[in-house]
Amino acid sequence: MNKKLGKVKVLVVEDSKVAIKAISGYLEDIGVHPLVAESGQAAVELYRRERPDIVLLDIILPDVDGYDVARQIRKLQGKDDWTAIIFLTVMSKDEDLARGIEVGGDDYLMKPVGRVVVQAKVSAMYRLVRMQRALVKVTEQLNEANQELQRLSMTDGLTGIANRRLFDDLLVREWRRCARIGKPMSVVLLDVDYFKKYNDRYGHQAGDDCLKVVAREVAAAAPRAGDLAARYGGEEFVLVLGETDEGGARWVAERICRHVLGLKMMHEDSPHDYVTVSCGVCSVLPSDSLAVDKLVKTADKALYLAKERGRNGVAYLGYGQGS
Ligand SMILES: Nc1nc2c(ncn2[C@@H]2O[C@H](COP(=O)(O)OP(=O)(O)OP(=O)(O)O)[C@@H](O)[C@H]2O)c(=O)[nH]1
Repeated sequence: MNKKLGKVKVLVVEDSKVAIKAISGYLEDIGVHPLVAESGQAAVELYRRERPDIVLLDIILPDVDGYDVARQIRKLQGKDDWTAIIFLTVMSKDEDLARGIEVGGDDYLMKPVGRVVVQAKVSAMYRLVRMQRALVKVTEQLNEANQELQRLSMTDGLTGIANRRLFDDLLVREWRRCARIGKPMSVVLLDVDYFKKYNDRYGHQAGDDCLKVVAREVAAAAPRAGDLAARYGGEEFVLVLGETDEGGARWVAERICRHVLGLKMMHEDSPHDYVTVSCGVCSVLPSDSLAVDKLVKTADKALYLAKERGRNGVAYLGYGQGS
């Protein structure tokens, strides 16, 4: 007796007591104790309760026909409990067999069925069931791994917020969305002040920790659906603010400056005594005749201006200004 087959759940759907007895006997010889249903309705009920691995399904039943039962089973079946359906049939026309496969059958056996054929078919089908289920599991694991990879490919490794790639992606999408709905959008570029000196005095590890703290503040400033906070590179961060005009963007940027200063992270080589950030802001009403790149370039110029004005502050330039 095949040990593995002892665990197989087989449902025999058949209204002839003689056939049930014969098929059950063949199955028991290989260690399988079948479930038995004598009508289509009973078969569907048993399927729902027991989730068998294999169904041996007579086509002609006293209530509904086997095709209908197969259809109902396929509807009930979840993605990870695939069941093999083998039709038992006296019909031998090609169209009947094709119809069985079409409604969800996997194979058929001609009645009257013999011992060797039933046993061999059940063994082979169980192998298929196991392979199919293993495939579903592997596919799920692959999907999860892919999602994780996708997430990692869009996340900055140090700070855990969005990276430049995701920013590039979402910036364009937000530009198009705001253009469509006729609303302004803004970009805020932020840079940690005197960060080279911070690294030099406190070490690179402390510099990394400082960037993580600043990243949290930047992320907290972008809670709305059309907002994105990302690490732009090095000690620079960027905010995309959808449906936000100059006033709103300035407000967000000034609040970040206040919050970062309020954290009171010592920076003895800064005239402000603590870690601070500078922000460049640009807002625009997006349209086909304007370019999204120019919005970011202008915010960068505004950032330069904020640095020139003494840092720890916000500078604004209108789209295309400062060139
Ligand atoms: N610790 C750490 N330092 C970084 C990282 N990325 C960039 N830096 C450092 O950030 C510093 C940026 O220096 P600068 O571009 O001269 O700017 P700054 O010293 O902040 O001066 P201002 O921007 O003009 O206020 C460099 O020393 C980089 O090495 C990082 O991931 N971790």
